[in-house]
Amino acid sequence: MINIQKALDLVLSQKQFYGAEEVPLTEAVGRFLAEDIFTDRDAPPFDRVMMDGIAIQLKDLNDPLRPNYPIQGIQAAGAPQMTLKAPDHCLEVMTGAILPQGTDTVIPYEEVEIKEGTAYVKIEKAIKRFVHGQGSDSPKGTLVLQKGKKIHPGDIGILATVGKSRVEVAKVPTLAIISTGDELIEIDEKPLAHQIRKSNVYNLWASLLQEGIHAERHHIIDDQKVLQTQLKILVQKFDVLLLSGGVSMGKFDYLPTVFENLGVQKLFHRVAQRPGKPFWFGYHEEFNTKIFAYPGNPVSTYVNHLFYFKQWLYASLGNSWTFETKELGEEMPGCPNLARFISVNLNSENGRVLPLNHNGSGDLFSLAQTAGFLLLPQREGVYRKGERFSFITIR
Ligand SMILES: Nc1nc2c(c(=O)[nH]1)N[C@H]1C(S)=C(S)[C@@H](COP(=O)(O)OP(=O)(O)OC[C@H]3O[C@@H](n4cnc5c(N)ncnc54)[C@H](O)[C@@H]3O)O[C@H]1N2
Ligand code: MOO
Ligand SMILES: [Mg+2]
Repeated sequence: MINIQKALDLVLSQKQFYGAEEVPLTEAVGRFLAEDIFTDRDAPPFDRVMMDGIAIQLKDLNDPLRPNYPIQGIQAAGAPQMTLKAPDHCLEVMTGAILPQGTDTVIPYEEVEIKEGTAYVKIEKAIKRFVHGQGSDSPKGTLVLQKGKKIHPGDIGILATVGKSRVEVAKVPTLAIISTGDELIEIDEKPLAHQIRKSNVYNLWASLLQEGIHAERHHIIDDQKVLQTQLKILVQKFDVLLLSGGVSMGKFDYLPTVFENLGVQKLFHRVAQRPGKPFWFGYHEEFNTKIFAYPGNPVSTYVNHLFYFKQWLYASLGNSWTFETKELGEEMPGCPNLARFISVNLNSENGRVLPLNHNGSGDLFSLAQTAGFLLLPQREGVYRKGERFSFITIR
């Protein structure tokens, strides 16, 4: 049995670039950039008025203001730049307008009173210029979004402002999620006493959807022949297969044998970790298919998916999935044989985490109570109170 680091290294050794494609900006959120994005103009592109008010010429901010300024006209946002003709006059200006030629300072409406075409100033000195200088955010040609970045809603605004109506993003692999097990029925069926509704496939499907991947769902019964026939087709058809169940020691846990018969290269089976120990991982060389076969218990499936698959996916798409760390809220005895993913709750007062009481990896409902999993490495000594460990959030 290998340890968790070795298992992760083997999974990451199979990272794969699936090429790039262009998508409309409106479909780019959640995808991974496959190009660097630069500003195509200065940002802001002109000296931008920051307050509604009047624009005047005031060479030195310390100089006293005039008591009043006759109004020459109005500079609206979206109108070409005007020019102040006389230096002791002013132009009314609107937020977002280009600053008129010959002016350098804006006095907000709150500080003036306008009567019969003249602005009477209520203050003696200007507060500040209230001008957002051309190029002061980023000059033209600045790298603003880097290749590999996962596109967030804020990035969509950036892409829009630099004129990217179409964006190069990394192609995602084609993916099938396959549940195995004769006890599993569809969610809209009425379970008999010995049956349960399948949940893992939906859990995984939803997790992939959050990464912009629309996976197909399949189910195969616990029959070696049927498994072999159907998996043979799926191995050829998809880039990645995610399976749950059928990888432990049971009489009907056929997957390891079936994979072997199908010529799938095993990289490991069983990792020194709890939960999720019987995890099986490999690839089919000819069809270039990666196979993640998760142990069937719901928490085991999910933990392995979040830890291994997600890191593999992000690496494949030119990014890297990193974990935040959290402080453990109480001392715990060490575990010399296994690394552990413990379900934890967050103490909102001190930001530390405490183990959640639950009934092990089959306790699906514990996922509703937990904030995430804390990764406690294999170790002889204790895990100290206040010590930091990787934390996998599920919120
Ligand atoms: N003798 C041993 N028995 C078991 C071992 C072991 O080392 N020696 N490992 C245990 C561990 S740990 C786990 S985890 C499970 C893994 O089992 P399998 O991957 O073979 O999965 P199944 O036997 O098919 O099912 C286990 C459990 O999970 C439920 N399940 C499966 N798929 C789904 C699904 N899509 N949705 C919801 N629930 C699912 C299934 O009904 C079973 O209850 O083996 C232990 N045994
Ligand atoms: O490792 Mo199993 O995944 O403990 O339930
Ligand atoms: Mg089993």
